[in-house]
Amino acid sequence: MSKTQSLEQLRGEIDQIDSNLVKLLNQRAKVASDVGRLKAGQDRDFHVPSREREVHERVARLNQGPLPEEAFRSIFREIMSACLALESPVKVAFLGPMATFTHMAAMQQFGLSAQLVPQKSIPTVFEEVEKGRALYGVVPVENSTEGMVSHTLDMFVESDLKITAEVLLEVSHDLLSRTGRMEDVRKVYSHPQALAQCRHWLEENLPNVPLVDVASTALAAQIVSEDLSAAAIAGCSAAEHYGLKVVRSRIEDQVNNFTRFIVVSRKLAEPSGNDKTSILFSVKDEPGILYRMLEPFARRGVNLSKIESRPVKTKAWEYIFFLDMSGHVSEAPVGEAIEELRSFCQFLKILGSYPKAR
Ligand SMILES: O=C(O)C(=O)C[C@]1(C(=O)O)C=C[C@@H](O)C=C1
Repeated sequence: MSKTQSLEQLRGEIDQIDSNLVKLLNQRAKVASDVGRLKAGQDRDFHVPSREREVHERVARLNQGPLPEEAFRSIFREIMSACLALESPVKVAFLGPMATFTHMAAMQQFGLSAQLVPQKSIPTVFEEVEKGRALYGVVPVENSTEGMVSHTLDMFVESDLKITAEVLLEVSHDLLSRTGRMEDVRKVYSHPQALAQCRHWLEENLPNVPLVDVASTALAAQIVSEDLSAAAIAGCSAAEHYGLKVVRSRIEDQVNNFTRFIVVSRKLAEPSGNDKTSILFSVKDEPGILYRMLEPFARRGVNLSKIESRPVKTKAWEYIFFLDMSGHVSEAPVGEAIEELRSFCQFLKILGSYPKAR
């Protein structure tokens, strides 16, 4: 930049670049529409995650800064989401209502041009995908401070849907209200987990204010949008959605609070080169079985990242296990270890192989 350039001149330069970007983006959109017509004629999937990955990787290689890779990732996620919407919008069911953390995870995964449809419960998210009314479903599966979401794990016992992606989201809570003033807060609404995660902050800053449990952080925001003397604990997107102001931001007691969401669909995802596989199984109740079920993985050097057990609902003291491991089921060590485990299981189901979250 030379010293003589004025603000007007620099803005003029930005305008010129933006004009080119608009032209180029519309050129890209036209080509994507052609791709869409071609695919319709050949009965192919419109949404192709492996191609999107290729585009992101190529862009990252081309990028020489100063913009960071993450900035290009979000920009190209939106570009491809908008291009795909011209071909055929992707319909995604998620655990609602609008502005929940699951909604944020769905937006992060599919971009703002996807058709995101809120559902009342985890089973209805699964049902929408099973019946083909949505291509994907997004549900929470695990929180770094509260543990597993057992409703989601239990769904896989009956459902044949596959996990095709995982999304990690940092969960941060804000205190929101109509007026944005601390002194107006006479009552605080939120989901019990969010209230628990902000307990110390609430004791210190709003000691005698009643706390009210509701079904979701987004519902709390909705209630508060009609009550001047109440506040909600919710994510920042709820403020925007329900027209609320931030009284205080990031009021959670523990920083680094992450929630893991999964994306389910009717198809297995293709290998991406850095995948994870999840399985579900039950074994006979006999001595040494816990050792034997893990041994095929250890022998082949397959890295197990998680093991969870859940009681079998119909039989007291019997358990099913959920296992996460590194690698794709189509890779020999993973596939072979799973088949060896299958030989002494009562049942075993592959829940999916999917790219590890970034
Ligand atoms: O290459 C394709 O198959 C496209 O449909 C184009 C495009 C893109 O915008 O680059 C859009 C959606 C797909 O999920 C992948 C890529």
